[in-house]
Formats: sequence, structure tokens, C-alpha cells
Amino acid sequence: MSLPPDHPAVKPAKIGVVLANLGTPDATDYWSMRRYLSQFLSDKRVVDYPSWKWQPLLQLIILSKRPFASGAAYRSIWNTERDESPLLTITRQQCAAVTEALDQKYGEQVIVDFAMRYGNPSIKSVIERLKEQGAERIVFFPLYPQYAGPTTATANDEAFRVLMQMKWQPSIRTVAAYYDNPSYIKALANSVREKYATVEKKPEILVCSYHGVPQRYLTEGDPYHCHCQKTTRLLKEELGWDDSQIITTFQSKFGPEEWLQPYTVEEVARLAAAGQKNIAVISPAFSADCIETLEEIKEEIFESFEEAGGQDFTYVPCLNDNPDHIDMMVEIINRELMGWI
Ligand SMILES: C=CC1=C(C)c2cc3[nH]c(cc4nc(cc5[nH]c(cc1n2)c(C)c5CCC(=O)O)C(CCC(=O)O)=C4C)c(C)c3C=C
Ligand SMILES: [Fe+2]
Ligand SMILES: [Fe+2]
Repeated sequence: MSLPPDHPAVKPAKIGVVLANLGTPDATDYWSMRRYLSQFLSDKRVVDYPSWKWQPLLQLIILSKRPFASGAAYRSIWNTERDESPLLTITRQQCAAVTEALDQKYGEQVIVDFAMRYGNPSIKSVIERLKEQGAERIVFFPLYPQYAGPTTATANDEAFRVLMQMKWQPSIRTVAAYYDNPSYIKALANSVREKYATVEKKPEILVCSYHGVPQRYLTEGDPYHCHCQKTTRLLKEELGWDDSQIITTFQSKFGPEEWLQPYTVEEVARLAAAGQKNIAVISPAFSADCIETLEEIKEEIFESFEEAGGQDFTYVPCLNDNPDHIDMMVEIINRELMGWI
């Protein structure tokens, strides 16, 4: 039976997978940085002050200065070959590796893409493109091991906002935080072992530096702090270490409020002053190296350690496109596809 002439085209049903990460400015100039930071810092999941109070402060004061400082920081780590931020490059590599693995198993039935909550490629453009390609079901995977309102929840919110505009919504599954997934913990432990094998003297202590959030978010019910603490404990157990060999700290404090503590920048200086001159730092909350690791940890936090008398500083890179990280993502996606394929 043929379709009536004005009937929309019927496409073979597919399943889309979206790997979602935080975001990235399109370039490092003032206006690109301002656009990106304005979108990011206007998100109520990130900064939850009432708009009438926050927007004048943000638009008139913070965004007149911060785009210059952040632009300079991004320039120091920019991927000049591709003219993009490292987070974008690494997320694309992760997407290519996951695509290859899922392609082998499911062929054309599953389409994989990646999106950014702030900046491009936007979650809207990617979900619309997948729908265009026939995706009637979507696995939406925020690449944050630990749940947090300012990361996981806002990515999911945006996906659902996109669906709100669609006549024919795809079904959607959002992937839960995976901080206690044994494959994630094993991948972290392997990355520590591999890095330690390349240094002459084994670091005395491993600092697990997580991105911070205001302390208030914890008391208001966000489990991020607990997910971070548990990640460190599981990593310690996987490595067979004791409490003296590994600690949890929080970085990237923003604004005058108290954030989760101890602050990494202070803690590394305290360690150095207390005689721990050889430390390593890992950032388990980031699934890809980004400004927060390549600039803040490798430069700002390293300087704080050195100025306090620290000597050896080893940075353990994020899991990026390590094969066991990709295997973990594929394992999680396969689990989410159950009953759909
Ligand atoms: C102001 C509040 C912020 C909260 C709360 C916050 C939480 C949070 N962020 C990440 C992960 C990333 N953040 C990144 C950059 C970044 N974060 C903030 C502010 C908050 N983050 C700013 C202003 C910036 C931009 C850089 C700067 O100007 O300092 C990034 C890197 C993006 C990149 O392109 O490299 C990541 C990743 C987590 C996991 C988190 C809470 C759990
Ligand atoms: Fe952040
Ligand atoms: Fe807690």
C-alpha cells in the first residue's frame, strides 16, 4: 500500500546514543568566551541564585572580566591543529571508539553521536539529527561518573526540553551515575598503576581532586559529595591501599560561598608543608581532560604545591579514550539497550 502524497516519510526505526559532556567555547576570544560563560553561568542548575539578583552581577561585572581570564586559560591548552578545546577533541575520539564497537555488534540499527550541554554541538541539534535519521529511541548518556545537579541533571533537563518541542518524541533512557561501577573503578586503578610505572619514585599520596560545588548543594540533597567520597574509597580498595595513601579534595571554587572542602589548592600546599614532597593528582569526576585538569591542576595547583616546597608532582590523566574506559561505556550502553534491541 502506498502512502498518501502528503504523508511524512517513514524511516527504518533506529536507536540513537548520545554521549553528553559539559561544554566548550567555540573560540577563545572575548565574545566567544562571554557567550559560553553566559549560557553556562545562567543555568539555574549551576548557579541557583534568583535571576533578579544574579543576572545584573553576572552580565555587568563577572562577564566583563572573566572571559578575558578564561580565554587566556583556554588559549594555553587549545588544540590549535583542530582549532577546538581538548574536551571537544577527546569527546569526539570517545564517540568514534564507541561507534566502532557498537557498529560491530548492531550495525546500522544503532547510531552514536556526542553533544555538549553548553556551546556546540548542542544537545538540541544532536537529538534533532538523530530523530531525522530515524531514531525512535534514545540512550542519553551524561559522561559524569558522579551525579550532580549542575552536570547530570542539567544535561537531562536539556534533553527533555528538546523533546518537549517534538510532535513525535523518541523514547528516552537517561544513564545513571556510574561512580560505583566496577569497570569504572578498575579503569581508574589501571590508569594510576600505568602512570606510577612511568615515574622514578612512587608518589607518597594520591590526591583525588573532584570538581567542587557549593557546600549548600550537599545539605539541600545533592549526592555528589557522597558519590565522590565513595569513588575514592572504591579506588583505594581496588588498589589495595590504606587511608594514608589517598585523599579526597575539591577544586575550582567559584564565588564567595563556601564550597565542598578540603580545597585542592590549599590541601596540596598543606601536604608539601607537612613534608609530603612527592604527590600525584587524579581527577575522577572528569571523563575527559579539559581546562579544569590541563590548566587548573597542571598549572595552578602544581604551582601551589611547588611554592609550599613540594618537589615531585605527577598528574594522572583522565580516562579519555583509554580502551578500558571505552569498554566501560560500551558495557553501560549495552545494558541500557536491553529490551530495546
Ligand atoms: C559556578 C559554578 C560551577 C559549578 C557548580 C560547576 C560544577 C561542575 N563543573 C564540572 C565540570 C566542568 N566544569 C568545567 C568548567 C567550568 N566550570 C565552571 C563553573 C562551575 N562548575 C566554569 C565557570 C567553568 C569554565 C572555565 C572557567 O571559566 O573557569 C569543565 C571544563 C570545560 C572545558 O571546556 O574544558 C568541566 C568538565 C563538574 C563535574 C561539576 C560539578 C560536579
Ligand atoms: Fe565546572
Ligand atoms: Fe557525603
